[in-house]
Amino acid sequence: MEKEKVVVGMSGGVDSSVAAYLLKEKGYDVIGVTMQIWQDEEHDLQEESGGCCGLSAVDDARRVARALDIPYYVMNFKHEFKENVMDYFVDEYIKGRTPNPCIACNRYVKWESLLKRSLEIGADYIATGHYAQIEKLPNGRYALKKSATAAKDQTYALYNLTQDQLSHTLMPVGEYTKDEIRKIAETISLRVANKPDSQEICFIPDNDYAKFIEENTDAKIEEGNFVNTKGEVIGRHKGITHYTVGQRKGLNLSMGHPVFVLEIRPGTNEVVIGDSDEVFAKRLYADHLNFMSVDDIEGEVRVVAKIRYSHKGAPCTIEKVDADRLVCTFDEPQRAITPGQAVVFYDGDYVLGGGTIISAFR
Ligand SMILES: Nc1ncnc2c1ncn2[C@@H]1O[C@H](COP(=O)(O)OP(=O)(O)OP(=O)(O)O)[C@@H](O)[C@H]1O
Repeated sequence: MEKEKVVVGMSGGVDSSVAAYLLKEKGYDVIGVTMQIWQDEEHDLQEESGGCCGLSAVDDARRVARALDIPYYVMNFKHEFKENVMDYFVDEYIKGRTPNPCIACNRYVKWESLLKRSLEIGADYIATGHYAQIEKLPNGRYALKKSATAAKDQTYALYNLTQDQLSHTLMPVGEYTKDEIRKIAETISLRVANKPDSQEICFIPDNDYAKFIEENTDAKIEEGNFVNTKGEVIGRHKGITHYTVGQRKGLNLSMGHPVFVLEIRPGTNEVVIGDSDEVFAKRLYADHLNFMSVDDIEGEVRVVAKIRYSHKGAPCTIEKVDADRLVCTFDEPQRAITPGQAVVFYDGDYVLGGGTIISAFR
């Protein structure tokens, strides 16, 4: 019988290297691919930041592929990445929202583009080193299940994958803890065993978002007013792209007590400031919905929602308000619900679905 063929996305890191090894052990015909997704020609910042597709990534991934004796290719996805991730990132900030570029990269680059090309070259699946598990449920749907280890679970960043994408995906690392993965890497003498995890946003040097946005837009980013919830002007801001909901640092306002960004209003170029208790909200609206463990919801449904990658999740009730919009009401107010970020709903360990936060209300 012919072996099933799988393309493993190799970033040169521990997780995807071990993923390739585990799949080979399981008897798959494994092909390693590194996607080149962005490159600063002058500085090779990917190299400096340890980003996921710099020269070191390619060198490391190629070395691992050689050690595992699997074919290895580098594929260029710079165009797809610029259009779907970098441009989206800049546009969202200009609109006063805080995007999550990793989610867009997963859905549109790592999956849509890589999967398409992999199927074209005869693969049955693509695989990554993400800490998440995929299960086919009794209702016939594919759903992501949290990884075996609470310490590292990446389901939040993957909630937007489609049924078709999930049905062609393997995530062999999800059933192990990070320590177990490092141990496997050591036993098979992978030189990447002690490489740190990738951090922050890979295409932004020194985490200077505002500078990156300014350099990548024709829109004029202008100073404007900080206002309080009564609409009174309390200071000047540097341009809305410098701020995100819940931010305290860098406001340069001396109010005698800590103050936070409550809201960003691109229409009037205002940033609304308030006290710590005002940054909590109980309800949010979300659109661009993607359901996973169910094909849709009817009436009120009890779930646990995560409003950002680092949020531990909070119990709430969700209900559709129209075809592509729902309202989510938390049992307890949540801090800094931020438009543009994803909200992901969990039914136990399974991702029920998620969407993009449009607005929050106290
Ligand atoms: N440039 C790339 N080319 C191919 N696949 C990639 C690339 N970047 C990331 N991936 C895939 O996406 C997965 C998750 O990426 P992330 O940046 O979160 O990596 P990580 O947790 O540091 O994992 P790793 O140890 O494999 O680098 C990786 O395990 C890998 O399979």
